[in-house]
Amino acid sequence: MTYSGFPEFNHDQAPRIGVLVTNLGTPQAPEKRALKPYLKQFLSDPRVVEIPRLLWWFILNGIILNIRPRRSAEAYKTVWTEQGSPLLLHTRDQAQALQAKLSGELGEQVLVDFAMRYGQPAIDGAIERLLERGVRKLLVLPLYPQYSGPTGGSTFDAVAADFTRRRWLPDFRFVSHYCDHPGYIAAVADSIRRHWEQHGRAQRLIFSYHGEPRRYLDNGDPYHCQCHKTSRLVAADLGLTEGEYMTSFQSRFGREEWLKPYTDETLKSLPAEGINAVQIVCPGFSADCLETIEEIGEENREYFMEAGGERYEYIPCLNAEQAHIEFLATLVREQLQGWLDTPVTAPEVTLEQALAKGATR
Ligand SMILES: C=CC1=C(C)c2cc3[nH]c(cc4nc(cc5[nH]c(cc1n2)c(C)c5CCC(=O)O)C(CCC(=O)O)=C4C)c(C)c3C=C
Ligand SMILES: [Fe+2]
Ligand SMILES: [Fe+2]
Repeated sequence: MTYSGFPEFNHDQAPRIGVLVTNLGTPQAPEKRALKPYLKQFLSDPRVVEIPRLLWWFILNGIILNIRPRRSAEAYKTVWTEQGSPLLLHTRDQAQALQAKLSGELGEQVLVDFAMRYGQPAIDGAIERLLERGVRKLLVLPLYPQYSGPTGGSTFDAVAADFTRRRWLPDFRFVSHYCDHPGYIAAVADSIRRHWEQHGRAQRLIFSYHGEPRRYLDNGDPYHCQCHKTSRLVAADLGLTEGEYMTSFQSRFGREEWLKPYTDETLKSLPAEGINAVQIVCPGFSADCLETIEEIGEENREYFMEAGGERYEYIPCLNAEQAHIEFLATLVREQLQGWLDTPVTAPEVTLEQALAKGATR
């Protein structure tokens, strides 16, 4: 086994702190041929689909990868922009804005890069770039406000797998969640308030989160509780009472029971209960993507209107808006405590000086 390293390492290089922002990932193009490898990588992850491997291999390769890529490609086509996938573009913009904000506050010592858990740019490449630029302390910040095994757990696995092949590991920190961070709650609540200022209020505010199999919750995954916590705190910030908001779960996949209530079924049933004006917000997504733009913005709107709904408004994700970046910078500064306190300077002794003093390489 040969571990990878940087033999030409320069002792004069200033040690830096790296912040690796990540999100889920996206195909290279909204085409069937790009969806197949993307979905294969994503759905082969045992953190995402917890089914005995051999059985799942047959279902995935025999059925799902023959049907889903075409269907998903059609959905991706409706959200794709000239520059590419919305999730990728927002994540890039978030990382760039975060770098600008942190450089303004802390100078050159903090380097921000971004990566996707599945597809490109990949996590191993981003870690390589950061280490090459002198990062000796690494903070990984997956942009999932709530922790779940399929998202945060899987991101940790990818980082850890990358580390197993490296010679020199950095100090390492990992943000598992920020579902109840006052800065995050305030940023989401403010975005809803701004929407209300422009459009007025509806009868009900719906918090819709990506779902996962109910079994994961039963086996101890905190995701469901963390989603409810975010809803509760945002609702409290907005002064909403219990009947004025609700939490539901979207993006069901497969036949198994997922977290309930399901967003689509909820929207289909609300008009019959006399609720025909709703606003939907998705604080489990830090950036707009297929699941928000197409599924919430389009598909679920149709369900609601066809069921007799009259007013349906989707409140966008925080994306790279200023309040979000300010919150992320606060979160990073908090996470870097102890690391930032130490003045980050170049080592006092250069390799040449050390060798002159009799050290061996
Ligand atoms: C099959 C199981 C899946 C689990 C469990 C799951 C959890 C989960 N996902 C997100 C965030 C996103 N998911 C996105 C797309 C997406 N998710 C699944 C499946 C599961 N997700 C699939 C198959 C897809 C691909 C699209 C499709 O074919 O329907 C995205 C959007 C990506 C984009 O490019 O826009 C996000 C974001 C969370 C937070 C989560 C937590 C439990
Ligand atoms: Fe998903
Ligand atoms: Fe719960």
